[in-house]
Formats: sequence, C-alpha cells, structure tokens
Amino acid sequence: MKEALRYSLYLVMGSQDCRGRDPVRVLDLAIDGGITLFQFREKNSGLTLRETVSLGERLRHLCRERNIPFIVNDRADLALLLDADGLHVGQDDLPVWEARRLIGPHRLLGVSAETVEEAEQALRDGADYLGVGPIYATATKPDAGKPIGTRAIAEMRKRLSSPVPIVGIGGIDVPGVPEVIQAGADGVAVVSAIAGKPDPRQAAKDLLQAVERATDSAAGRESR
Ligand SMILES: Cc1ncc(COP(=O)(O)OP(=O)(O)O)c(N)n1
Ligand SMILES: Cc1nc(C(=O)O)sc1CCOP(=O)(O)O
Ligand SMILES: [Mg+2]
Repeated sequence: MKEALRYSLYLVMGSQDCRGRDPVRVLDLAIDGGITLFQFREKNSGLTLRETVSLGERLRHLCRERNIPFIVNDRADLALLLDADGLHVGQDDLPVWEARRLIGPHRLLGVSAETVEEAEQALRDGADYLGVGPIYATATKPDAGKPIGTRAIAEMRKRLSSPVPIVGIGGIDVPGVPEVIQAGADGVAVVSAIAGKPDPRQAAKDLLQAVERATDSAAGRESR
C-alpha cells in the first residue's frame, strides 16, 4: 500500500475547517474532485474525544469505500483505534521513532520538517514522507510561524540522501502550486483551499489540474 501512494493532492481537515458543513460531505466532494490522500486533523474544534472518535469512524469508512488513504494527525492512539493507514506527527509531537514503534512497520508515517537537518533525522527515525511548511502565510494554523517559502523544499531535494516524498503545506491554493512543484515537491497539502471553499469538489479539481500541469512542466524541464 505504501508503494501505490500518490501525494499529488493531500487534503488535511477537521470539523473546524468545514464552515459548519458536515465534514463527511465535504470529504466526499473533495474525493469526487480528485484528492489522493486525506488527513483527519481535529484541532481546537470543541469536540469531545468520544465525538472525535465517532467523526473519525465516519471519515475513515468513507475513505475505505472510496479507496483514499486515511491518515490521522498527532495521535497514535486514534490512528490505531481507527485502523488508519498512517499517522502524521510534527516536531512538537510524539518523537518520530516512538510514533513508528507504536504504529508498526506497515502504516505510513508522515513528519513535518522545515530544515534539511530535521528531515534527515525524521528519515533516520522512520518517516515515510515529509510535510514542509508553512510555504506561504496561513490563517489556518496560528502557531505555524513565518512562511519559509519553497527554498527549503529545493534544499531537501538537493541534499537529502534518499528520494523521500515531499508535500508542501501552508497557504497553498492554485496560484501557489507551480512554484511548490518546481521546487521538487511531489504534491501539495491544503486545508482552506478545499475545505473552506463553497464548492470543495471544484476546488479539488482545480488544484489537481494545477499539480498535474506543474508536474508535467517540471518533468519536461528536467529532460531538456
Ligand atoms: C502534511 C502535513 N504537513 C505538516 C503538518 C503539520 O504538522 P504539525 O507541525 O504537527 O502541526 P499540526 O498539524 O499538528 O498543527 C501536517 N499536519 N500535515
Ligand atoms: C496544518 C498545517 N501545517 C502547516 C505547517 O507549516 O506545518 S501549515 C498548516 C495549515 C495549512 O492550512 P491552509 O492550507 O489553509 O493554509
Ligand atoms: Mg502535530
């Protein structure tokens, strides 16, 4: 399952991001539009743990039905409970090697990294892919810090010892996609550019088209 993954368009979302709509409906539309990966990120939403589990079960069920990998943010316990395909942790979360120990060898482990050093450490500790950001300014994650731009992605591509999948995250919508892909990312991870839009299906479609175009153009440039 790890081998078949496509990182082109990664939707990261919880109930707090859906503007009062049912997250299951928003996810269903986003899948129609072409997202390739989903992360359940319930943050400061006011849901109890029991409600979070219940929502997670509905989202997990939909992902299984539609063949979309289901990743859980931060919590290894929730990932195991929901039989998730993977877990995503940041630099202030569970240590990467502990996360790997808890979820076992077969589930996917994503790690946030801003520098080549953080990325190398994450890979040594068992990461399968990297989330790099915030690329642009974002209102979705108030503690994200200052935008780092796309240079960190280009540096990682140049200096990392293995060709790990990388997604850019933070403030990304259609106009920002080409720069992220040209820097060497395999895809983009977004919250508001899909979950915050009136038409999540069309938003996902537009983003996927932008990623595919940028990927083709980057490949063309490399072969010249
Ligand atoms: C794909 C992806 N990349 C980065 C993050 C951010 O993780 P983290 O730094 O742990 O911040 P929170 O999401 O936990 O607020 C992510 N979730 N997904
Ligand atoms: C969840 C998350 N992580 C980030 C990081 O920089 O690691 S930025 C971010 C929020 C991304 O939301 P939006 O697409 O609406 O800007
Ligand atoms: Mg985290």
